[in-house]
Amino acid sequence: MFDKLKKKFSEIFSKQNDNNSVVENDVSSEKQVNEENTGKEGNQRVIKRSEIDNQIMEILLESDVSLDSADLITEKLKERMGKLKRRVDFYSVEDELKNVIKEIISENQNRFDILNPGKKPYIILFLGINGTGKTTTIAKLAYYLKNNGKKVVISASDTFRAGAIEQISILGKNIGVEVIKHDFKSDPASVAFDAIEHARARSLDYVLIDSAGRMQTNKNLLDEMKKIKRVSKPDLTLLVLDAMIGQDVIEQANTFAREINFDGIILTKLDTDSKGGAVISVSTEIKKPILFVGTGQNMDDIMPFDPDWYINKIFSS
Ligand SMILES: Nc1nc2c(ncn2[C@@H]2O[C@H](COP(=O)(O)OP(=O)(O)OP(=O)(O)O)[C@@H](O)[C@H]2O)c(=O)[nH]1
Repeated sequence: MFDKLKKKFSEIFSKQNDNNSVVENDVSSEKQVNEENTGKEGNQRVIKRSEIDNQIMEILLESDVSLDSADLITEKLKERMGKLKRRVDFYSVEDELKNVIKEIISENQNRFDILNPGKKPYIILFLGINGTGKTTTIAKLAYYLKNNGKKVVISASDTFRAGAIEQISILGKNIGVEVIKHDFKSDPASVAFDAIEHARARSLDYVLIDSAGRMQTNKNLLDEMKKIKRVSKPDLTLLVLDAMIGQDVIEQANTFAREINFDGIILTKLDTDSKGGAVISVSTEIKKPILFVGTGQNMDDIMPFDPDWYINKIFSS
């Protein structure tokens, strides 16, 4: 997970830290510290700050961080570094970079606790184009809620794709969560309505509503989603995005946002995301909280998104 980003950051920081190099603002070229009579022992290498900035920018762009996000990171880093001494070690640059990335990925996170939403049944609608892992994610989240002592029902409202009802039914059976379903091609909003009634009658805690999401440009399906939303009046609408598609998640999310409002994001398949930048691009460009991340194909491969966890994954020290 995020191996490439981690490796590249480590190439800048670990190596230089081992070499005992220092970073200096406003030097025009590399030179020896002892030439400047700093009193330090040995031949420390002095490296220009701008050189490091360029390397960081390059790494971010190669790692699927969008240009705007990469600009934001380097600008904020400049600001922070400007407040430090003129000459600092690499650990300081690494620390400031960690702080900057943490700050920007935390900016849209909120303190919402999905386990204590304050309403029953709490209705969550899931959106996302096919293949992002939406159906699997719904089952994973149902499993997560169930393991936390919550009573859950799933609405099989993807009635468009042949096999979707069966897929969610099998997953529901495997995790011991009931799935409310109608026939293939039936009205998805009416399935959601029934699932909500079912939850109310049994005093269940959550209704998780699947939806058909073939293409974000398919008008019929968008109208269908809007209808599910109108009828089910969800307390939370989550867009499921696949981290593997890198920066394209931004366009996908923006296209959805233009049609249908959503409150937060679940980013799936982080385990297959070697580049690692999707988290940063999503956080800075979509401006919605990332509530959960998917980290594998098993039912327990889901976790609430934690910025510190991400920072620890992309930096080796
Ligand atoms: N590696 C990995 N695979 C995942 C993750 N989440 C989902 N998948 C896989 O992604 C594939 C697609 O998942 P689905 O849940 O069928 O996707 P969907 O978005 O519901 O797609 P449709 O049902 O076709 O609309 C499946 O093989 C899942 O096992 C994840 O976090 N990591």
